[in-house]
Amino acid sequence: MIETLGLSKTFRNGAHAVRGVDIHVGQGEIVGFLGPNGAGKTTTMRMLTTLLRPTSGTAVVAGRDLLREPAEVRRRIGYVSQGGAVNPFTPLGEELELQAMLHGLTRDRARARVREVLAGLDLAGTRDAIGATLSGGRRRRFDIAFALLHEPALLFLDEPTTGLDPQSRANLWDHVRRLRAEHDVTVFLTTHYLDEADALCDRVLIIDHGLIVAEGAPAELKTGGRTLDDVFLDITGRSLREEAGHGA
Ligand SMILES: Nc1ncnc2c1ncn2[C@@H]1O[C@H](COP(=O)(O)OP(=O)(O)OP(=O)(O)O)[C@@H](O)[C@H]1O
Repeated sequence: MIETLGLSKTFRNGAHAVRGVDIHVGQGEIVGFLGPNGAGKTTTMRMLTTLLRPTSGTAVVAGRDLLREPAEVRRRIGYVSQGGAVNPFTPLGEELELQAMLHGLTRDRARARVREVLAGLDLAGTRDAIGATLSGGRRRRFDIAFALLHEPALLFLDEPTTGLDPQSRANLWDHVRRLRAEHDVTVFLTTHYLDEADALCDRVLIIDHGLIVAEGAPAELKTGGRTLDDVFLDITGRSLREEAGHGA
């Protein structure tokens, strides 16, 4: 689902945000992308979602060449940014239908697709809700609903549970697992929470200073009775949680 070779990004100010990363994500995997602030996670994700042009390297995303066929890549992926897609004051069902029509669906088909997506995320009956009145967890699920309208094979989630309470986080993990189990959606997510990576991800990639410094299943990385926190500290010399500044 994702194959990159030497993907890198140097910004105009000379910042080497990503220094040549090789990423392999297989179909149906849930892969966590971890790293301290400024490590290069968002830059990598923006490149993989066609929002930022790499300086060098190659990538095939959802079966299409990232540089030569970006529109085809976009058709096959969903992206939930940190800020989310939910407008606080517009009825969300209406907004979702409009978005579905932008993806080329007729009004009837759009309505049916929105019903289907909302039901799949346990949001049935909330068509008239507005963002401002939603709890953090529901709001996040609406963000995901926007990204699923066009039935993407690959979903990118940028810090999906930041700011959620423990119960809402666990609920969101269940939904991500369900997407994979029921729709074979591949998921690539960034997180600052090592417990999230541990509980949800088949594999994690750890990036530091623009380079992948470790990867593997959480259980493979946690050798010798170490937690993922210990592993992270050993590799980078820093604590992910302290860097993130929002606890875990
Ligand atoms: N538009 C830009 N112009 C110049 N430098 C940038 C730009 N965007 C990011 N950078 C730099 O690139 C590096 C990687 O940033 P990036 O946002 O990808 O990190 P991150 O791992 O997502 O961090 P965070 O966890 O804080 O979101 C940082 O040093 C950052 O300052």
